[in-house]
Amino acid sequence: MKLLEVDNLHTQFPTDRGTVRAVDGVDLDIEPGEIVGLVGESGSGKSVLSESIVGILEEPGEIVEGDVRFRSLDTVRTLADAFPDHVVDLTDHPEFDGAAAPELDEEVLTPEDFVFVEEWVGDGPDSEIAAGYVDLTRAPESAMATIRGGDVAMVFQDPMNSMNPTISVGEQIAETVRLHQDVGESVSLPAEVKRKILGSAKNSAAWRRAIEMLEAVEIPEPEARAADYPHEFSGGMRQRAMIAMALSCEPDLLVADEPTTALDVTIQAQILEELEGLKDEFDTAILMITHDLAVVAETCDRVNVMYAGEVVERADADELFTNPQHPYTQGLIASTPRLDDPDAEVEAIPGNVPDLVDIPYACHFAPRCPEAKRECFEVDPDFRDVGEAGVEHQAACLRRGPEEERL
Ligand SMILES: Nc1ncnc2c1ncn2[C@@H]1O[C@H](COP(=O)(O)OP(=O)(O)OP(=O)(O)O)[C@@H](O)[C@H]1O
Ligand code: NI
Repeated sequence: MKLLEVDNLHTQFPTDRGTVRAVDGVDLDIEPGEIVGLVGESGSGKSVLSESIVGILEEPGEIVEGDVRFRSLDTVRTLADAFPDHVVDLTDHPEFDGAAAPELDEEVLTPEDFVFVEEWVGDGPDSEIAAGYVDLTRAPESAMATIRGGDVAMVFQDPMNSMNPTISVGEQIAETVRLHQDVGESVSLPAEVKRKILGSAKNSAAWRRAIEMLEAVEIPEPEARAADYPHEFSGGMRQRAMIAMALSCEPDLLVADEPTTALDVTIQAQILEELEGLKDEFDTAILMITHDLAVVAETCDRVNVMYAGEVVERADADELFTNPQHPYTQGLIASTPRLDDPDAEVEAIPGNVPDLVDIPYACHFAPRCPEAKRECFEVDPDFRDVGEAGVEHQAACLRRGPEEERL
């Protein structure tokens, strides 16, 4: 069962210049506990895709089509309790085919519905949801706020922007824990009351959890450092603290957008290693967004290559690097300096990522592609199997795939 299914997602920004199609029909899956890479040049739409998933799109960005199904049972149960009027019981609708909920009858599905139940356990008043999903594209901000920092957490390039400079690092982590988890203290009280009572009580369970988490990301002397403010941490330590905060609620999914880009190579490697360790410990799936192929090669189980608003290739990481198929992926790999062979020739992909307003040709990469033919500008490339038999590997290129289909 997938943890996250991004299905035909379209995100656009209406601007004076026209509509920016930053995410233009993306499909992407993540299984529980796996690290999935999203890689591509600057401006290809990686951040907009991740912001669409977690519901933090900047104005005037808008998801105009598609679904994002999040199958965290915990989230489904919590939100079904909190928003009983927005639940659709799909088990009442045998016509439901397991994927396309919006194709349901409008009498069944209102625009406000966003929790979908697919299976129950038990009968009558004792029944409980056994399977289902929350559609993150349909969930209101009040629900997204519950999900973010709880079952879905985020880490960004610059933690300074997402940490409060006036609150100690430990207190910020404790705060996250209190907001999203019952830590056994006055559990029945509303969050703001709880916070007042607990304040920065240094012996509270949330505070102890914060210290544990700082220890988990290998901050030395975590007990002392927890009282420090973000500016008292080095860049690498801040990023670790950010990861500690993100993982403090043991999320099912961590969205990490260029989590190590601002750091020097040694620290970068340490933090990536730590993320992998924490992933195993908490069984958290990670969407790893980066323009750095070395990061992907180092950490990811599977990879999606994104170009100009579209995913153009996906495969297991090993397969992608040993047998890249899409001319864009091949160009990307050829343009990356090799750590194991620094003298090897590096060749930049000619040209630039196009402006994502009204791209007038079918394959977005065609104008930069050494193999493009006239048809590439005219015919939308479909996803084709491009690996050996039995290997999961697809690319969207007319000039690839089974011989009889290849241009
Ligand atoms: N607020 C906005 N208004 C208009 N266009 C935007 C806005 N935010 C992003 N875009 C456009 O969306 C496209 C994708 O940007 P995005 O930041 O997702 O790229 P990226 O792949 O994350 O690049 P980088 O590697 O530099 O982070 C770009 O063309 C960008 O100009
Ligand atoms: Ni980005």
